[in-house]
This record gives sequence, C-alpha cells and structure tokens, in this order.
Amino acid sequence: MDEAFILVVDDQMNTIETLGEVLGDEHDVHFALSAEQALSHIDRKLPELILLDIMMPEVDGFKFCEIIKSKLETRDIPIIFISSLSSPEQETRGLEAGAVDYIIKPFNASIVRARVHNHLELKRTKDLLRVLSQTDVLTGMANRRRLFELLDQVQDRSLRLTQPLSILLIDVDSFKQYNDLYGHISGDVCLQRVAGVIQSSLRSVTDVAARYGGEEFCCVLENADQELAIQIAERIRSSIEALQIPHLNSAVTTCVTASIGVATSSAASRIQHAQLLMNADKALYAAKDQGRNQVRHASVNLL
Ligand SMILES: Nc1nc2c(ncn2[C@@H]2O[C@H](COP(=O)(O)OP(=O)(O)OP(=O)(O)O)[C@@H](O)[C@H]2O)c(=O)[nH]1
Repeated sequence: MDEAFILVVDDQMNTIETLGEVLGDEHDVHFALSAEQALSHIDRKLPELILLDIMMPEVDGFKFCEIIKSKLETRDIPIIFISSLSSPEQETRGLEAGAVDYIIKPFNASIVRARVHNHLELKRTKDLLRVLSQTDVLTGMANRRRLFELLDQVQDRSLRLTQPLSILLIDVDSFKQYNDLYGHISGDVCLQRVAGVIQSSLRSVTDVAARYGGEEFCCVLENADQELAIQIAERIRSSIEALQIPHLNSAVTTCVTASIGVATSSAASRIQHAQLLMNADKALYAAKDQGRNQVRHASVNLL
C-alpha cells in the first residue's frame, strides 16, 4: 500500500510516540496534542485517516469527531478512536458518532497496523468509486450526476456571494449524420476532441464542464453575467469550428460545429437550476432553429 498521511490526535505523548513507532515505517504520521492543533493540521492538508483519543482537554474526541463529520470537506475522512474507555456504551457512542472503528488501549501494535491498513484500503476504494460514479467514461468530464451536485453547490455559493451564474448547453450539429458517414468510433473520437476544446476554453478555477448527454455538453460558469457567458460561449463555438474536423454531411458547413444555448441567473434572482437548464435549452433550440453553429442567450423574448 502507498504511504498515507495519518493524523494522530492525542494529548498523551507516550501514545503519540508509540503510534509513531507502530505506523511510521509505512506511513507519513503527523501528530496533534489537541483538537485545535488537529484542525489547523487539517486546514493545511487533509489526512487520509485520523486516529483519535477521546479524553482530551477542552474539545474531547466525541466533539472533535462531530466537527469533522459535519463539514463537507472533512466528513469522509475515516476516524478510528483509540481510547482507554472500554465500556460497550463508550464504544457504541464512538461508532455512532461516525467513527469507522474503536481500538481500546492498551493496544496491540500489529492489530493497530492491520486495522489502519484495512480502513485505508476501504477509503481508497470508496474514493475511487466516487470518482468513477461522477465521471463520464468517454470524455473524462464530470457526468450528469456530478453536474447536478455541482450546480447545487455553485448555486448556493452564488446566492451567498450575490454573484450571477450562467450555464451553457452545447450541442454538436448534425451529429447523427456524422456517425452515419464516419462511423460510431470516429464519432466517439470527435466527441473527445470537442470535449477537450470545451475544457480548455473555460476559466480554470471557476468554471466546470460536464457531459450532459450523448452529443450535448453543459458548462457551469460561476460569477459570469450574460455578457461574459456569451463571450465564453462564443470562444467555445469558434474553437470547435477551428478544430476543422471534416463533416461532409453537415447541415451547416464542411466541418464539425456546435450550437450553444446560454442562460443566466442574475445576482439578484434565485432561479432553480431546473429552470436555468430549461432556459438554456430554449436558447439552444433557437440557435439550432436559426441555422446552427451559433450562440443564443435565453433573453426575455425566448422565454
Ligand atoms: N459516436 C457517438 N455517438 C453518440 C454518442 N451519444 C449520442 N450519439 C449520437 O448522437 C446523435 C444525436 O443525433 P440527434 O439528436 O438527431 O442530433 P443531430 O444529428 O446532432 O442534429 P442537430 O442537433 O439538430 O444538429 C445520435 O445519432 C446518437 O446516436 C456517443 O457517445 N458516441
């Protein structure tokens, strides 16, 4: 197993030293003598696993576990309690608080090593499954499921920060004819190239691209008003055309092109994301209707 970053939280130096000896050969083990120190460690770098004492001054292990489990960024870090509290009630309380395991002190070194190993393996498998369940296999982009999660998060943040939010729906033109003429495998390669161009046309930190469906992509543009969203959409449209992927059966021209529908939720209004997608979809259909290979915004006269 690859080395893991493990955080030991315990106010007793002797436990810390022993766990360092038990796990230090295989893993990158860091220590915190209090919950407060542990939180500042976690702020700097997320551990893969936390070994946690219960009886600590100020914030005890149960409370600390609650804090970790309440935050989106930290709630998936497995916690193993290591405590001299040996009653079934305490152990139950620890497991019910969200810990994956409970080891009673004094502990046996090889059992601690084995349990840590097993929980790290489980955590890595879970992480991998999560990534796979959120990723589109063909393009490596976020898939539709991930898109909806991201939209929820971005929408909450936009409302909190009173920022506008825009989305783009991008649909490759005459793609059925592309598949018919060049074959499905070439169609897949074409979608991969279009996906690559979409991703490289976005602002790196604030924008997300996802595969929405077959030959349709969706971009979520945080803090982008109508003008900026149209500008980004236009950049994507022209970059797809600039790929010059031959398409002799296109209804538009002799290469692959795309139509793009744009919708914006202004800083002042709270539009549900289903409505935002619907608006972008209407704009996309207007773009198709008016000849394809163009960008349309869901301005008032479309809605
Ligand atoms: N190669 C390939 N084709 C796909 C994939 N997903 C969907 N498609 C194809 O995409 C085509 C979409 O066709 P339509 O919805 O009729 O749209 P279109 O031909 O692009 O027409 P317009 O959108 O009106 O320009 C269908 O033929 C699907 O089979 C995929 O993953 N790979």
